[in-house]
Amino acid sequence: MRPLAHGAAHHCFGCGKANRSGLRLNFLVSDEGLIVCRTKIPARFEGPPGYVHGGVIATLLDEAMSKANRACNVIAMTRHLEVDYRRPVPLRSTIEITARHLKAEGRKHFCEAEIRLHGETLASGKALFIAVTKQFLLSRTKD
Ligand SMILES: CCCCCCCCCCCCCC(=O)SCCNC(=O)CCNC(=O)[C@H](O)C(C)(C)COP(=O)(O)OP(=O)(O)OC[C@H]1O[C@@H](n2cnc3c(N)ncnc32)[C@H](O)[C@@H]1OP(=O)(O)O
Repeated sequence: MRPLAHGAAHHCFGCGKANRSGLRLNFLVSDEGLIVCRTKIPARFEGPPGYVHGGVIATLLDEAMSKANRACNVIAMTRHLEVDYRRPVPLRSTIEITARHLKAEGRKHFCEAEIRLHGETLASGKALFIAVTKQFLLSRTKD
């Protein structure tokens, strides 16, 4: 596994190092394109007492899948996201998020992701991403 160089914005809520309120996730990638992130989710992202908020769980899955696209050199935005909340995800425990790119059909990219704790799958997701141009992605940025 090696660190994934993904070029995402520094203020990204999921992975931006400059976003002090965000999740600041770090991702690894295998030679086969499997994305892995091991992280502890801080208490400020609480939903049910002691557990991660469901919207944050969706973010973790979405973020990991978007990195699976980046590992394929694809710049894409989420068009459709499905989440299976199988078990609550505890705060402050080292969870493992994995994701992979499954297939492409033209601009459509299909990915899947899971969140595990001690080998048990707590949540899983699937998403459709649509490839966009760099110009489209950056059209609202200011320098
Ligand atoms: C600068 C370089 C550095 C790189 C940094 C990288 C960072 C990357 C950032 C990562 C951010 C992280 C991730 C985030 O958080 S991204 C943030 C959350 N996502 C968004 O905000 C995206 C909002 N949506 C849009 O802007 C548009 O919809 C986009 C641009 C994505 C596509 O609009 P466009 O008008 O082009 O396309 P379309 O909407 O007609 O749809 C396209 C196709 O999809 C088909 N379809 C739809 N639904 C389904 C379905 N359920 N099952 C199967 N198919 C479905 C549909 O029929 C159509 O098919 P076809 O008719 O064409 O065959």
